[in-house]
Amino acid sequence: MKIAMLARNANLYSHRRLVEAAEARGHTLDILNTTRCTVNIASHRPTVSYNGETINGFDAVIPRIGASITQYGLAILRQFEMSGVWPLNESVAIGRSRDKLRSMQILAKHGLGLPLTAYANDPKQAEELIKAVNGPPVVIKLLEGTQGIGVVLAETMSSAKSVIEAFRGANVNILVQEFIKEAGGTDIRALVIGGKVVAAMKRTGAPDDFRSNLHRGGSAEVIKITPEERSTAVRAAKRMGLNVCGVDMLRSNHGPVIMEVNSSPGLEGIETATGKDVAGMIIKCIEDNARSGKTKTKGAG
Ligand SMILES: Nc1ncnc2c1ncn2[C@@H]1O[C@H](COP(=O)(O)OP(=O)(O)OP(=O)(O)O)[C@@H](O)[C@H]1O
Ligand SMILES: [Mg+2]
Ligand SMILES: [Mg+2]
Repeated sequence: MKIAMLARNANLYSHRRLVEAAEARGHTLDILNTTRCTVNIASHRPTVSYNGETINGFDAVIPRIGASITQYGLAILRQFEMSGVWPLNESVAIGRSRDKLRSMQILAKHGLGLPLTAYANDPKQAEELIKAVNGPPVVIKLLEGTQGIGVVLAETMSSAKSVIEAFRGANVNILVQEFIKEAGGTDIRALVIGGKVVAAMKRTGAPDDFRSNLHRGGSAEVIKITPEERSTAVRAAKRMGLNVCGVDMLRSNHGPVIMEVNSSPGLEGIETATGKDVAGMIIKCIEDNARSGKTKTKGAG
């Protein structure tokens, strides 16, 4: 097969591994710098150009769109879908997953466990928000944050109120969440490919941090997840419409609660912790599913 990957940095571990895995299985994988792709909307046949030349002949596209260029990257991916190229994850599904509030609304609608979460636009309602999630303490997070940046633990009413007011003053959208203390600074990342959990790891934050993100100095190890955690991850992936994703959960007193679903999960942490060939499994998922013209929405929605 001829596979394209929308990515900006060819040297990232995840991207290098996907190229390696594709080639090992007899395919070609071309990395296209997302920001150098352009769409040609005027033509009858929707096309994508790269460095000024129309590209075609790809059987599948792997979107690895950075959070800072979500809108542009999704426009390019939609154009691939419209031209009949099978996307590993669809643009519509990625769009949902990039908005934490929207994701949580979808997951809640289907009865999946979530931390108590509140959202409001008006900082005057700060106290109400904090009480709505049985705090303080509360966790306050940016709606479109990533790598743990913009996730704050506020332990008292006054600190929670000032953090909420500061974020709102800076005109950014935030969620206020129940603090799952019993998780003890540890979260679980379950990697779902094609409706199955293929690998899982436990991430523990640096000793002085409640956030377990590897980018914030956390460490990862392999973990055996419970059947309830497994089915939670699989159902979340299904409801979000993602073929490949990382489902992040906390172990709460009332069972697994989902923090978020990542549509471009990093491979380094999970492959190192579990010793599994996750990149190879992603390429296999493409082999099993990619069919020309079978792009589900074909750009709709
Ligand atoms: N409600 C909560 N209770 C306890 N700990 C939490 C809560 N929410 C987040 N955390 C901790 O903070 C970390 C970062 O939170 P979250 O994953 O929501 O942010 P992010 O910036 O989107 O990170 P990512 O890079 O994984 O996308 C989590 O991995 C978890 O360890
Ligand atoms: Mg995130
Ligand atoms: Mg996270």
